[in-house]
Amino acid sequence: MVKLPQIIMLLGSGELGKEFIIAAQRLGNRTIAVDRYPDAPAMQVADESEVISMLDGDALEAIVQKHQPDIIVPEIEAIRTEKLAEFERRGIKVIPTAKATNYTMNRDRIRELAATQLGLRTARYGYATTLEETIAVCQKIGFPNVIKPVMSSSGKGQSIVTDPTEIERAWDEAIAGSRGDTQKVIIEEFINFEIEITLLTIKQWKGPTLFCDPIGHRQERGDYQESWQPAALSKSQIEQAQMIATKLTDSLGGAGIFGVEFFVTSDEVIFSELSPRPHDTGMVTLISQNLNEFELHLRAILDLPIPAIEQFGPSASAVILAREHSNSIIFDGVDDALGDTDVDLRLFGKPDSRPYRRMGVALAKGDSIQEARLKATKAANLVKIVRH
Ligand SMILES: Nc1ncnc2c1ncn2[C@@H]1O[C@H](COP(=O)(O)OP(=O)(O)OP(=O)(O)O)[C@@H](O)[C@H]1O
Ligand SMILES: NCC(=O)N[C@@H]1O[C@H](COP(=O)([O-])[O-])[C@@H](O)[C@H]1O
Ligand SMILES: [Mg+2]
Repeated sequence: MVKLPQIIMLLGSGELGKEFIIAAQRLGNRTIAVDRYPDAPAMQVADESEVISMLDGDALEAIVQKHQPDIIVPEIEAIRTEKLAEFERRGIKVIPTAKATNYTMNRDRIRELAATQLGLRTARYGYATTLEETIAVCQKIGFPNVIKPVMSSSGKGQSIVTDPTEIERAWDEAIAGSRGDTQKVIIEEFINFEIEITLLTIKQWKGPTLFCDPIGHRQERGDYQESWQPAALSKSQIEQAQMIATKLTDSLGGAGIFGVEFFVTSDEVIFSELSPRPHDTGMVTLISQNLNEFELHLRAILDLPIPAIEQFGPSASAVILAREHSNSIIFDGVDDALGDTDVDLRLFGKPDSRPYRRMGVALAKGDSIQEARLKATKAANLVKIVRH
């Protein structure tokens, strides 16, 4: 028997956390939203909030002592994951598992699990901790390649390197964009994919692993710009992706939704990386499914049934990005954007902006993927972030 309410502590309180808290609140749970800055999106809808550095083990200990959560739900990667392992040993549920948060915080750990332990196809890769090593690995991998810090997300510190003259700049950017003090980069073969997708994979405590229809997406600067569902994949490509996602999520264990990212070429489905939590490109499910990725995450975590995942047809999302630094955010054009049928918006309520910070997302349904993408992009472009 599942007993509600549960006390749920969310570590990371951005746009993804906000929708998760809304789902948790709707089923009557008690929620605590945590992030490094006050008034973060999820804090605006949670019962309580805490502002701490989630990389600080003592600060995590203090808020866990104070709130005594039943469940800890990580929403970002940058968390002191050793501390999560300790909480797990003490009987608090860490979603999906402390191991999964540790593996995915470090690109090298999840890559070793996928490529070495499970033998899955990934881009060819190597690691380096100095500029000299980076040059040597680039020679081995060839050009173009992609250089990324092992610890970063949303494309931070990532560059495509087309020839040897660009290596030094890419190394400098990777080190500058690296989270924490690790000076380690991964150099990956550039995959010239036809499409890249996220396969939302729902791992349940008891029931079978479930999948959403694949989500196609387009990225710029390593960050998502638009996504759509269903992505046009063959039956065999979907089966390959599902098989790979099952192997990975079985190995990480626990319960919850995972965003498993793939590059799809004409003859291969290549694993890229995964998030053990809702995925930014999965925001399209806010309009495209009967249960969105946040509700699915919650149901899986709470061991509630997921009788059916219904997909409503061609749907898309497009991001609304800030252009400049500001701490007084005013959106203009919302009325124009919402004038179309089957168009919706989420404006996240982030208290300040910086160039390229994601401030909102437009959602749309259409008769075709092309129409849904056009509608979402049009709505996103109609929303302007203006000066006070
Ligand atoms: N080896 C590669 N070949 C081709 N494109 C790549 C490669 N690696 C990364 N990219 C491009 O850069 C994007 C971001 O890369 P990746 O997902 O590894 O970064 P990230 O920082 O973890 O992003 P996020 O946290 O938003 O998922 C990919 O979605 C893809 O478009
Ligand atoms: N690709 C990961 C991702 O999309 N994460 C989402 O962005 C927020 C951080 O946004 P911010 O940098 O604008 O604070 C995170 O809290 C999460 O919701
Ligand atoms: Mg990614």
